Amino acid sequence: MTALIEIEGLTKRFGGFTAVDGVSFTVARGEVVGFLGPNGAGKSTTMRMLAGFMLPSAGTARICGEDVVERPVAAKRHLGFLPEGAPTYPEMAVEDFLRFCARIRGVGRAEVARAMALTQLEGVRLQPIETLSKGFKRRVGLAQSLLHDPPVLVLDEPTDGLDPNQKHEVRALIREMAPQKAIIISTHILEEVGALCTRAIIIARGRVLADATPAELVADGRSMDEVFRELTMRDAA
Ligand SMILES: Nc1ncnc2c1ncn2[C@@H]1O[C@H](COP(=O)(O)OP(=O)(O)OP(=O)(O)O)[C@@H](O)[C@H]1O
Repeated sequence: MTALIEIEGLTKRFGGFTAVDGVSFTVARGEVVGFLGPNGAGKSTTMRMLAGFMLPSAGTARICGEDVVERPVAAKRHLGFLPEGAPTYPEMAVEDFLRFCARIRGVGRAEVARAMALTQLEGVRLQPIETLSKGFKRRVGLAQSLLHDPPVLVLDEPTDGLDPNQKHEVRALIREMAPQKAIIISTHILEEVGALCTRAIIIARGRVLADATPAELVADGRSMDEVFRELTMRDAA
């Protein structure tokens, strides 16, 4: 199986503080990797480096074989990234914003319509982003990440702020896309891992503490919640 995401020794230091400390893993097509960890564990920082939004202090990351630092444009062509928070340009209407992103991506109106349909945004397409609820804003970000139908998706808390129905829809969408793509999602919702992910990576203090299938993590009869607490609290002690 060829890995579409390859991370080796990825490290980020902010002054004397090491936020991400030698993280290594690969993700193949068909995998949905849940990236878990307590607040401040280094999930967003890892994802931002992988997406080429932040330079690593050490280590490498490749998307479809393209190094994100040495060949950023080529790497980004294969990547859809949903950052934390709401999309930029809050005063733009949903469809205008997506058309603007589509032009940058070199794709057309058909792709905008497809992304809006996938994320069920047609009903709010003329509404300024700043007037949308948190869940809808999240879906605009998700639509933006899907415009060019990339083989790699890096989604930072894709279901954050969504109501239970919307969470269900977004999980179904991720599941549907999964066979064709390599996907990483960060989440604080541990049930999401069992429901959606083929693998879970647990990190704390910037280090990988576990990398296994959800079934392997709970093989001894403990719940995902117990496994998470045991690993991350032992690390904090
Ligand atoms: N630009 C920055 N400058 C200094 N410190 C930073 C910067 N960005 C992140 N950090 C620190 O790095 C650590 C990891 O942050 P990060 O946002 O990656 O964690 P996270 O696992 O995504 O947390 P959360 O679950 O709260 O989103 C935190 O201690 C954070 O304060």
